[in-house]
Amino acid sequence: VAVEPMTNYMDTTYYGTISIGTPPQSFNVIFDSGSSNLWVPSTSCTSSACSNHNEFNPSSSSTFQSTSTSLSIGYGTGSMTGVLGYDTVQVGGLTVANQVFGLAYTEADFFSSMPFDGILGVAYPSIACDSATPVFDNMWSQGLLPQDLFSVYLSANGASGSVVIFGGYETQYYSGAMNWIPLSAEGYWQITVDSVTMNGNVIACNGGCQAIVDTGTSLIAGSSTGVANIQSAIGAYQDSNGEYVVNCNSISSLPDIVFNINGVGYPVPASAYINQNYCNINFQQTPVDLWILGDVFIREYYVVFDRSGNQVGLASVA
Ligand SMILES: CCOC(=O)N[C@@H](CC(C)C)C(=O)N[C@@H](CC(C)C)C(=O)N[C@@H](CC1CCCCC1)[C@@H](O)[C@@H](O)CC(C)C
Repeated sequence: VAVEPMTNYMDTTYYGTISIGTPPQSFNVIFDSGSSNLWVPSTSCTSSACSNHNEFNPSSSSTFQSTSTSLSIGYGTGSMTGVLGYDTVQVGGLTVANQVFGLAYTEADFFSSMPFDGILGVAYPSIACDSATPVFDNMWSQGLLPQDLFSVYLSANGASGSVVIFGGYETQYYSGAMNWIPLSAEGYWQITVDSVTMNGNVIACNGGCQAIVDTGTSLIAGSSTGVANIQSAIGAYQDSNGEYVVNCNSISSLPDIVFNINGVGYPVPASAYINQNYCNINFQQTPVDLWILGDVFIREYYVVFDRSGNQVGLASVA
């Protein structure tokens, strides 16, 4: 297996180092299970978000191959445009040959303040812009992995130790059973949530809802009605600048919010769904018709993203 260590940046984003080209040029990238393209800033980029980040220089890579295919990607937060190229990519000690990736020519200003350079999407090829083959697909097709799956452990409270493990999952990261959940769609890592409950009462996702497991999203994002119900169920109120907050000393008495998935309850404690610094809530409204189980959820569970079984594995972190 290939272990890619990640830096935990303020519990809001996790990124690791990869390299592209010959000789290798290094970049910090997010391993985003909510998208499927790899891109990094390029030396041709005109945006300020590029000039304060590492930039790929194609002319200094002897293995680079250019294309005239333009690329444009929009995220919930941020966007980029550029062009596709091919080169050798090194991830977690693996060498992926002939990997297509985006060279960013413009980036949303949003990226200027981010600690990472680019994004490495690990969702399905079906949602890749320009149908560009994702890195993980090339890892598998080039025979670099023992199993057609990867796993993610995200540390809490800024601690080190976060990893993506390509080709396997390891017992050291979880305790109890690894529960398998079949995907409801293969694009995002999309699953069906049966309900969201608190004290056994359904407070959101009544009758079931669709959700994605998204390492590239900081919080848990839900439908507007669902989030509103959660806010009132936990007694959250809007503070002077519109943030939904709770009384800080209520955190210890607030009950778990439970995501019921495929017959198993996955509790998220108040210590996770409330931001301990400002006592604001770690839920936000989703911009798509999907719930998004982001890092707030993933920190509680070791996640296996299984392409061979088109399923997600969830187990309590050790
Ligand atoms: C307090 C709110 O925190 C954030 O908004 N954090 C950002 C990421 C942080 C690194 C700045 C976020 O969750 N972004 C989501 C926002 C969205 C849930 C409303 C997103 O676009 N995530 C990207 C990956 C992000 C893109 C910006 C750069 C970091 C990776 C991707 O997973 C989504 O496009 C998936 C889609 C179904 C929504």
